[in-house]
Amino acid sequence: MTTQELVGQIYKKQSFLCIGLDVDLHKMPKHLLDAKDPIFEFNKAIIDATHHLAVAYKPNTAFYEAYGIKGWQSLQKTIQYLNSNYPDIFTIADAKRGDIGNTSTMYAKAFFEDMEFDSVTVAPYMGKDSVEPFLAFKNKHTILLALTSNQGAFDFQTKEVEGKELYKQVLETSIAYKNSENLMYVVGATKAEYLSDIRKIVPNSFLLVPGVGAQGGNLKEVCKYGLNTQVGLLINSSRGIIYASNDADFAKSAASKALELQEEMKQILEEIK
Ligand SMILES: O=C(O)c1cc(=O)[nH]c(=O)n1[C@@H]1O[C@H](COP(=O)(O)O)[C@@H](O)[C@H]1O
Repeated sequence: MTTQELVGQIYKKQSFLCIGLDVDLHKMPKHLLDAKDPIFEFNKAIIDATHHLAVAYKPNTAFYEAYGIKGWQSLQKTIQYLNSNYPDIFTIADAKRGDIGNTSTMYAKAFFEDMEFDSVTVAPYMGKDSVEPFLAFKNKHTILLALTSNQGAFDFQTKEVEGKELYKQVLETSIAYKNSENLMYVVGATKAEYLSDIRKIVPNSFLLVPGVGAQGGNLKEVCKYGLNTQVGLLINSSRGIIYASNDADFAKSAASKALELQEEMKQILEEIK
């Protein structure tokens, strides 16, 4: 999917919500555990109930890898289901990859070609030759970790290197990479106060913002500093939506939570019109 198509979907649905499919067998409704593929059945129900309220879905691969080959099969079925039934949805493989060049190319093939995701999250630590292989794929997006939502972000990302915080170095350096138009960045919702500085460096880039909901990030705060002329934000919530309840009506409860966020987003989009 191109960035323009994503922006079109955001205006059409009046939503820049991304729903995180971080599926945990211990948290899903018990009746689904009897299904042949409980993870896929859970995802399918959530997607069917929420697709009109969200523009993106983000399965975090850890939640699938943890179940071995069966988990990978559930992930594959989920992306195939999304691509066949809801082709206008932007898909994110949250895998946080990145390695020497030839290895990164294989990671990129896995998520862009084999699984046909629109994007993948990538760690910038190994630098240019570890990121550029992902950027070489046309109409695919590489979402680079810039300033993450967790406490550990202060260990390295906000530390100054040659007089400038590391996350700013990541932004400034990566915009000079080949095919950098295919870059987006992760900025945690819990770090909203950094967004005006971030927007000075990457005014036009899309930002994936996780941390709203279970981690306590605030949507309005993020929008105040993070919106750009093309909206430029994908706000992710995982646990706050998909585990809204664990009874038979779990998908309906998830849709109510998603609707709350979408209504807030709609209002914000109207305000900036
Ligand atoms: O790359 C991510 O998506 C990510 C980056 C970050 O800084 N913080 C963060 O929470 N995430 C992911 O976003 C999701 C957040 O989930 P909830 O806290 O349940 O909404 C998880 O899949 C995290 O791995």
